[in-house]
Amino acid sequence: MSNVSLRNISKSFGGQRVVDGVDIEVHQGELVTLLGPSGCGKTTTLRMIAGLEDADEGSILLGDKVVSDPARGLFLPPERRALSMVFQSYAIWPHMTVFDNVAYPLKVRGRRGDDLRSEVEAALRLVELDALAQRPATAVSGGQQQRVAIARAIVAKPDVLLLDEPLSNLDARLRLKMGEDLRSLQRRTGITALYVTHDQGEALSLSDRVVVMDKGRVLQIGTPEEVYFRPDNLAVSTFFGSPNLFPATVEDCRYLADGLYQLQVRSDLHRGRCLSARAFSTGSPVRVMFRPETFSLIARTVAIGDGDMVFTGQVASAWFRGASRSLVIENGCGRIQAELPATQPVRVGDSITVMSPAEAAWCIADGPSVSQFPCAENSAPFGRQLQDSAP
Ligand SMILES: Nc1ncnc2c1ncn2[C@@H]1O[C@H](COP(=O)(O)OP(=O)(O)OP(=O)(O)O)[C@@H](O)[C@H]1O
Repeated sequence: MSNVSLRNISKSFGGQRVVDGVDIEVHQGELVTLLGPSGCGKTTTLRMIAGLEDADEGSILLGDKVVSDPARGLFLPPERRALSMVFQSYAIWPHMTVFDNVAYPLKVRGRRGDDLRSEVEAALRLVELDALAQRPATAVSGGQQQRVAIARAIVAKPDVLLLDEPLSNLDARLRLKMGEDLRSLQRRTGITALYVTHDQGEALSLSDRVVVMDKGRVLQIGTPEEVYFRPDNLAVSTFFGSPNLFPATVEDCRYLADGLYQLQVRSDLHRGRCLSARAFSTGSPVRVMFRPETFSLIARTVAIGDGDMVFTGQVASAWFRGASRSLVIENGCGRIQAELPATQPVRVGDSITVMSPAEAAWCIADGPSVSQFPCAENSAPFGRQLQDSAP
């Protein structure tokens, strides 16, 4: 059973639709992230689930209980929904100790004495703050304040935890550590969580599933691997990093298995196989996506698999990134972006050959949202160049 169900939810502010027909099902024990650019409606969606904002249309269910359905005049206030929320600002009460902050939600429910104490201590142990229980809440670090906010959110054992950019006030290093801690706490407690962020890395590393949103709509819902390597459309593909998106034409399409199709495509850069989540008719214009990190440096004499993407050219730019080196490689007809291990000593001006396997190629319907590939008008078949020039 889903723990949170959003069915066709919409919301407008001053005539502007900021959430537009959103459908999301979050299952028991899942951590689902709402990811999208600033202003795309993530926080408004979370606030409607919390009951801090009323939806204009659609229904919201927590478990099998309808908590919002404007068509039926139904709206349950936040205190009658079994959930709690962690805000970006933490909203810690500065005049209270760490213990009293965490105890507060239980006190308003009438809990007192040993019962209250043992519940609060258990929550503080979970976030490893038991040693700081009697400190004033303002006398702990930013990361510890964030943990106070999480302990306070989980102490009353809500069915659902809502987190709105809970790590964004922390520095990069602490953010990584707190994200991992938060995820392991969520797994241990089995609590269902909805997490809002505009940070792609955070969404990909922490979530069971990611909801990619833009302009109030859901673009795709999938596992981190699906939204990254198998985007439904160009908008999702370009939301994560800078993929290579080669214009191509479909030559053949057949159903493979598990909702996947195998296509034979021809682009100016190569002729090869790629996978897709949908069928295309012969002659359809498509985009073939290769993520930069799927390329590896190869010797010119290496044997090439049928349909692999091979590119020989000169390194036009090389950016050292610590773990990797971001390259732009050009030849007379076009350019690709490749991300190689930094241990490979590639320099600007080097002539190199890189290869990405056919299995890494993903086919997306063509669309107007990305600029045209610079080599689109050139028909030189230099995907075969490697074999032609190999000794
Ligand atoms: N109470 C409000 N009154 C009017 N407009 C609002 C209100 N709350 C949000 N908006 C507008 O609704 C749109 C969506 O806002 P929302 O906060 O949901 O976006 P978001 O994706 O969470 O953005 P961010 O990542 O910047 O927090 C924005 O254009 C915002 O200005």
